[in-house]
Amino acid sequence: MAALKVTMEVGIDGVAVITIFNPPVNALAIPIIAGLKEKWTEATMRNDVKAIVLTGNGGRFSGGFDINVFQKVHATGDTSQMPDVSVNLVVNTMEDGKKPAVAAIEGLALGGGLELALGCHARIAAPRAQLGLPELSLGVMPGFGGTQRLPRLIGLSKAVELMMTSKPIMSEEGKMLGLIDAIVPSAELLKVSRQWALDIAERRKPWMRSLHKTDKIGSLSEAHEILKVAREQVKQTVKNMPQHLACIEVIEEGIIHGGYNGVLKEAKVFKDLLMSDTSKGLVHIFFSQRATSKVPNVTDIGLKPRTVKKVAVIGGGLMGSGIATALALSNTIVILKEINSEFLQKGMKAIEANVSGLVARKNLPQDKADKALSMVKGALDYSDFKDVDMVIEAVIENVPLKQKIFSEIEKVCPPHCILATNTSTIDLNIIGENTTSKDRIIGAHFFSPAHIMPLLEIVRTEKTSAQAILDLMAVGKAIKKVPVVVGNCTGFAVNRTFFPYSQGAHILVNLGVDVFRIDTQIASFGLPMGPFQLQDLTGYGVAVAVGKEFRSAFSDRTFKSPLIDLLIKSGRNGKNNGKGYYIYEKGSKPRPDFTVLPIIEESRRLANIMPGGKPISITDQEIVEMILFPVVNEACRVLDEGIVVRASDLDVTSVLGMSFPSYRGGIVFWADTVGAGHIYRSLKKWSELYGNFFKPSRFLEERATKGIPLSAPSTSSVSRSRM
Ligand SMILES: C[C@H](O)CC(=O)SCCNC(=O)CCNC(=O)[C@H](O)C(C)(C)COP(=O)(O)OP(=O)(O)OC[C@H]1O[C@@H](n2cnc3c(N)ncnc32)[C@H](O)[C@@H]1OP(=O)(O)O
Repeated sequence: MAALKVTMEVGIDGVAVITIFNPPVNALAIPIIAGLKEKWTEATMRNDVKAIVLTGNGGRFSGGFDINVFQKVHATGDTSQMPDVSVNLVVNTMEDGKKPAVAAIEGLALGGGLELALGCHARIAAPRAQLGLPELSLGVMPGFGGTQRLPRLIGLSKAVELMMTSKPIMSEEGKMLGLIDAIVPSAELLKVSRQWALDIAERRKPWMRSLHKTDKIGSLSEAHEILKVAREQVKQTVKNMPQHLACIEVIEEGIIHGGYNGVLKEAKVFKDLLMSDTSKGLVHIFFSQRATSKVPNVTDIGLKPRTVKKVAVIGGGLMGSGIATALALSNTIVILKEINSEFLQKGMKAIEANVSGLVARKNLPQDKADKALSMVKGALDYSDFKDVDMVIEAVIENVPLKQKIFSEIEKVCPPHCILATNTSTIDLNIIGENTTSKDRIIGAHFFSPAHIMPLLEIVRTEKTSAQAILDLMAVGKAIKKVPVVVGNCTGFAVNRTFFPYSQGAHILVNLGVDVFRIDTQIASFGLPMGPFQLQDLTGYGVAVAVGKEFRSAFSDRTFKSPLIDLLIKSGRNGKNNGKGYYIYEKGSKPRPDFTVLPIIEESRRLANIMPGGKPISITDQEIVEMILFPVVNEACRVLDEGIVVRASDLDVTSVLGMSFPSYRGGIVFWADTVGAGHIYRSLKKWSELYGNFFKPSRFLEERATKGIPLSAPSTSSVSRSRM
């Protein structure tokens, strides 16, 4: 806390340099805002100050308003904790103040940080500084005047794009757009900014107030057209979230009634958005994601991650080639091993296709793509394994095959080498049964497509060493994944929690509910697609293999739907062969294939679970609940068994691994908003009607009866922890 301060130094040149100190990102905490106001007022009044430079300590200008305050507002419901920054500080004190001010930006200026810079009269940046207004990703919108000043500086169209996507740009692009006045090397940043501020004071450079600018906005009719297109895009791409349309409306207010009125409306709408469930969910996910990097007895015992330079990936199929791509993109030397040259060639081609896909979508420059491909070498034996730092096995889910591979690699790899498996379900103790290196065995569970999906589920056994876990966490971060450390069990944290998802959907279908209605309801809840479309996408083979694992591990609560076998028998295999629940045609959205209905009828006949042989009658909300409450129930068991460090880890994994809507805060956070009591009572009722699959877990029952949130830490899970 001692480090949190705002300082002011006045040089003999008459420039006051005001510096924000709040490591690590100079977040604008309440005392920082108060400090800025105080120092600015002092600089304005002092006769020896001609101009002001605003900067951030430690190479970062500012990461924006302190998001911890949002959490306090969410917890208390009291929005008066939000200070009046946009009018009191940015308009009255800074922009309309008597002394010109220049922002000297290094590292990053995001959210409220960039908005302070927009309130200055010029902006000088170091190379490759990140500039952005990511507030929509927290369920709010820019609240220190950004909705008004950014369009006036860079034009409406680009400003809307930056706000709607929450994506930052580099200072070089900012310079081209007119957001940045000059780019200078870091070492010269303060010197140039001081001189620039003096030049404004002495009228050698324009004293520009961005809120008063109009030249970049264009005519009213052009502005209306741009905002109309933006609204249409939002309606098509953004589901169930209010902040995008609200932000466009606030921008429009400023276009029609002037920037100052826009600022006033922004302040009001900002507070409304801050109180929305969307903001609560997204802010929760922001902090939960950061919490995953703190793992007790791993990250807090003074260990340092070792360098992992060379990694061998065994298996060049969909997962192996994706993992190899992710590693190569981050400059790791990769050995891709296959059993014959045909498979190896396929794997290498898949890596090439992954990389060129990124280039085609403009996510990767060609020179980086070439560099990545040069990092990968194919192999048909273990001769290149003698100096690898890590092996990631990614072959099919076959226990004897995996066991054989692990006993082989234990012999050929150096003693420090980490032995990882990408299995999505199989218990690690079974895979490593025939080895003596149990401390080096770890799960590196990637999600498909592995070079794109952000989650890395790291699975530890009781024997895995803290060093191996830390090393894999560091590799995960280096390849831009979010690593979450979990305990060992069938399906681990993510697939285990979500196995009831497709099971619940199959029970509903066999109870007589329409497949397409189920998919529609789940998609309108906020998942990217429903369970049947997802099954089409992953292929029915996966459903069969995974179903077998879960049935043997959790026989008391699994349902074997006859439907998948019937579909396979009738020659369907989902999107793979173009025949599934949906019809897939290039260039158009999947369309329901009604010829699947007789097969579903046959499944219902065989399953014979409809009460009285008649389809059940059910509301749309009950469809969502009968699919998601069993998922919550399994999450409760995962919590009870201590498979995750904290409940919010399941929120992060559900969002990043299963695409559960982030604005609902993740599976456990969402369950707490629904209430453990309602979930428990519903499951109890359905278990009496439809069987054990719905039976509430001990943990859920206890929480519901005692009125304790599911996310509250549990004393019993500490004692049972597998972490
Ligand atoms: C009114 C205004 O318009 C409203 C706003 O300004 S809302 C805030 C807008 N700003 C943002 O959304 C930026 C959020 N932050 C980030 O994206 C990233 O943290 C970053 C790009 C700044 C830095 O990333 P990186 O270097 O990977 O560090 P990261 O681990 O994320 O953050 C470091 C620490 O700073 C904290 N932090 C980052 N930004 C913060 C913020 N704006 N407020 C409070 N804490 C913040 C993180 O919680 C983390 O804390 P921890 O070490 O205790 O877990």
